[in-house]
Amino acid sequence: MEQPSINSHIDAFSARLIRQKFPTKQAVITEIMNLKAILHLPKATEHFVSDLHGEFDAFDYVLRNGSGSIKQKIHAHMDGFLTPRHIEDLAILVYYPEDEIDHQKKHLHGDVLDQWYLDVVSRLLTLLQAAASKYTRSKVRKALDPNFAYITEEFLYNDARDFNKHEYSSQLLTDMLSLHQAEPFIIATCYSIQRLVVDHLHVVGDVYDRGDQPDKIMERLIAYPSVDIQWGNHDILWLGAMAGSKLCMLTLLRICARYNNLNIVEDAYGINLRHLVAFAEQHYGENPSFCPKLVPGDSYSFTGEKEQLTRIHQAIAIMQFKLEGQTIERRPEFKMDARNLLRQIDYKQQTLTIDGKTYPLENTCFQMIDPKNPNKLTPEENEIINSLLLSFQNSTKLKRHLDFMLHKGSLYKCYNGNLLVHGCLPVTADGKWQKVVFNGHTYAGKQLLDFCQEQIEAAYAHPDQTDDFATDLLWYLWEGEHSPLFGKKKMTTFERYFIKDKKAHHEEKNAYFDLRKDEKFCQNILVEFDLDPHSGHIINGHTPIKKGQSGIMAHTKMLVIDGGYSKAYHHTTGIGGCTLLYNSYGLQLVTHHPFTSKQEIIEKRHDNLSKIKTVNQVERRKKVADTDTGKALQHRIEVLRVLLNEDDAI
Ligand SMILES: O=P(O)(O)OC[C@H]1O[C@](O)(COP(=O)(O)O)[C@@H](O)[C@@H]1O
Ligand SMILES: [Mn+2]
Repeated sequence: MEQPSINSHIDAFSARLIRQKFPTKQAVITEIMNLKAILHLPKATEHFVSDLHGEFDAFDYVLRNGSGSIKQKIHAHMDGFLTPRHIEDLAILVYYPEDEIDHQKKHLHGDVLDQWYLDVVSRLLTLLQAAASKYTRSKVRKALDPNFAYITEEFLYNDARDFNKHEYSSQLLTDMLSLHQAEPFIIATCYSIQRLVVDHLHVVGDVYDRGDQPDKIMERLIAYPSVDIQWGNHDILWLGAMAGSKLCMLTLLRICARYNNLNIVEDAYGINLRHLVAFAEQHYGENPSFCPKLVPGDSYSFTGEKEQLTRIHQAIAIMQFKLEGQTIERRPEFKMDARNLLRQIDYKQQTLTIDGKTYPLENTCFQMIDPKNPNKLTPEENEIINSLLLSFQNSTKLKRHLDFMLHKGSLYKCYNGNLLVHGCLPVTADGKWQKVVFNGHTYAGKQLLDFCQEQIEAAYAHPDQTDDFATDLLWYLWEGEHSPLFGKKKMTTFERYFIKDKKAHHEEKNAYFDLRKDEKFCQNILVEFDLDPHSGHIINGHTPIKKGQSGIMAHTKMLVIDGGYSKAYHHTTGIGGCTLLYNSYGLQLVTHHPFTSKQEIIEKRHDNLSKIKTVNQVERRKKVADTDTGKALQHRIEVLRVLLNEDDAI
């Protein structure tokens, strides 16, 4: 039978590259054997987190404990050999090795300390072996600290009880102590365990806003070996600012002022706010509606900061509302005329008419608004906004963070049969895809998301264009009625500042959020994204899960994992959020207790972990062959086979 040419599978360039990598027939055969064997390894663990909202310490803790995966591994391999107290101790050591060593050194000395080092080295090696057993040696090596890779491999792949190796292994351990290598070895091994227990991280949106350390989260993500991000509405604000949207920039600044977080902008990203501060001091005064929201544990850093923030908060909010009006007028296709609020105010009566209903306004601060032309910025406001945008776009650190966010991120992701999306798929009340018309074209369902994705990339590629359609669309994604990231009819920011009547604050959710409890509805979505409706799941963030509620919906088709990390929302959720694990046995939803502090965990000797609930258990343990990586490997094997056959034909 005639063999297909290699060119029917791959282009000539790729064929040349493969030939260079595997120049001999034996090399090709070895690679085929290697890849085929990998297909039979168990599926690696995926970890899903969402709505981190700047809470670095809580997020860092969830990464370190792998949402309970480390503890599960310890139980699986050491139950019966360690007492519950020693299991707890070992877990805390793996999470926070440096701090736990310091803690132990306060109590243990001399020979007792040396014995502790030896005990934990042996336990950690058992754990490392268990974590590494799912992977090839070459992958394990990449997860080891290069300083200790050789010696770790000696321990991992030799049996110390082997008569011939016994003295060899004990000499290694003796030297580890005498050469003061026990501590760095323990620390390195703990991080290798963390890295091997979870293979890939999905961040289902909203890294930014409300909490005060999003920059540290971004650094952590950049350093993480394997990660993807599905943008949340808050991330879009930051991407939007870098892409040139003044309105996105003002909105995120307003949120920073509201949560006493302007230090992120000033200190973490080096953006100068002096002109804005001076302007706010000059034109705005005290106003109870604009006092910053402090979360428990937060405090002001100088006397008068509260008053200063209250003024800045108003100055930004008013500029934001003016630019919203301008954008709405520039973009009739957004169909947001009803949100052009500054034009709907009766400035004499101090009332606002929305959807035919008139409300009295309180705590107003409209002194910089010209009632005849309310959306017009004053020259000074204009100047402030332009120079702020320049500083945003010129912040090297912010650019590095947002470039990473853009390149590792997307509006949605199909991964191993599941659909990951932060917010929703906008639908009509009867569950049909919501049709949205932009530039004369109608988009709905997956096409709407694909269109928005293209526009985000286009806007980011042209940061100098500040009021083109693509850049304006980034703001629409923040609060437009048919934005897949927002999923509500309107955002009532203005009403919450100035109208007392709570009914005016209501934000009606898209029908999606009720319909997603229905299995058939979820299956339709999976089909829309070319995923298997029977085995696939949809994973959402965005809507906090309250205590007593379940994030598992539609007979497990829908999994909602809003991290709920945000301290500002703990009083409503009562929990520290949910995360998800997907290992070779199936999916597990993890509910976390609110994170307190590293110190408390170490002092109280309790990791304060979280309830793990099995979502589904697969009938047959999943292998690499069942994953997207497996499919890619299978394709590589086919290509190599063709190469081999061509060689035979020569
Ligand atoms: O509680 P805050 O900070 O005022 O924010 C409320 C606003 O945030 C939103 O909930 C959007 O943010 P989330 O994506 O975090 O839910 C809006 O719907 C709402 O208007
Ligand atoms: Mn969100």
